Amino acid sequence: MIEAKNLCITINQSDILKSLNFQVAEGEIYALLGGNGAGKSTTLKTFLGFLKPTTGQAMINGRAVKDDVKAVRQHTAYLPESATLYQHLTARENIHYFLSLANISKTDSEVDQAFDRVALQPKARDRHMSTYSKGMRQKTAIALALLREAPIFFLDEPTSGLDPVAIDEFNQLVSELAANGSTILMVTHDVYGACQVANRIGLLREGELVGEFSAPAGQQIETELVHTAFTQKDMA
Ligand SMILES: Nc1ncnc2c1ncn2[C@@H]1O[C@H](COP(=O)(O)OP(=O)(O)OP(=O)(O)O)[C@@H](O)[C@H]1O
Repeated sequence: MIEAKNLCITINQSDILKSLNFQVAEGEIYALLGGNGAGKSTTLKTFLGFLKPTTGQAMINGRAVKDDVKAVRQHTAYLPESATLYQHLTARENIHYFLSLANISKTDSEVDQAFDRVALQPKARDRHMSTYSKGMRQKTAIALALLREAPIFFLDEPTSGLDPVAIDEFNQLVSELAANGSTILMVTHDVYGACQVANRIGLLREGELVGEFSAPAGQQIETELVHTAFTQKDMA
């Protein structure tokens, strides 16, 4: 579903991603874990079609992203660290607006079903987004993705700034999405958050994947691997 194949990104003669290889299967939650500057955002930007690989490929459903960015975007949902929805519109108005941009029409009752799935309180649905917490904004963004029937999710630091209850709710929602067949790539520097929700974790250091392991929910990540991932080469 999602695949990095010898993916290299070089910017101004600096190698940002160095022959990255990983795969995320349908129904899987993969966390790309790394410190500041490891290359997490660069990886996401490449899969979103904002950056072209210098060499190698970022593939979605067997197709190179750079060859058909528009088609790929139709099948993907991107949740940036702060969901970019209109503050002066209600959650429901945002949903209808963004669906109309994609030429999708849904009834209010269908929108409510999506809000039910993400557990957005009924009384909040017709309130301006400016009154929303980050957790509520994320729920709205996921409801939108569900209505767009996007099967692939890219999540950027999804739990940063969320309180523990909102983190639990978010993790549960993401797990449900995966259980229903969605494919999820998240980037984060939150080791324990990644362990709680991901099926597999890739450790990224200075643009290189230095470790990859299965992480059933709640499993503790090996301390040594974390140390490796978060320590710069010249400091190790
Ligand atoms: N346009 C650019 N020009 C030059 N260097 C860049 C550019 N974009 C990213 N980099 C460099 O690439 C490296 C990886 O950056 P990236 O933003 O992907 O890291 P990150 O893992 O997302 O970090 P953070 O957790 O701090 O957001 C950094 O050293 C960064 O300075």
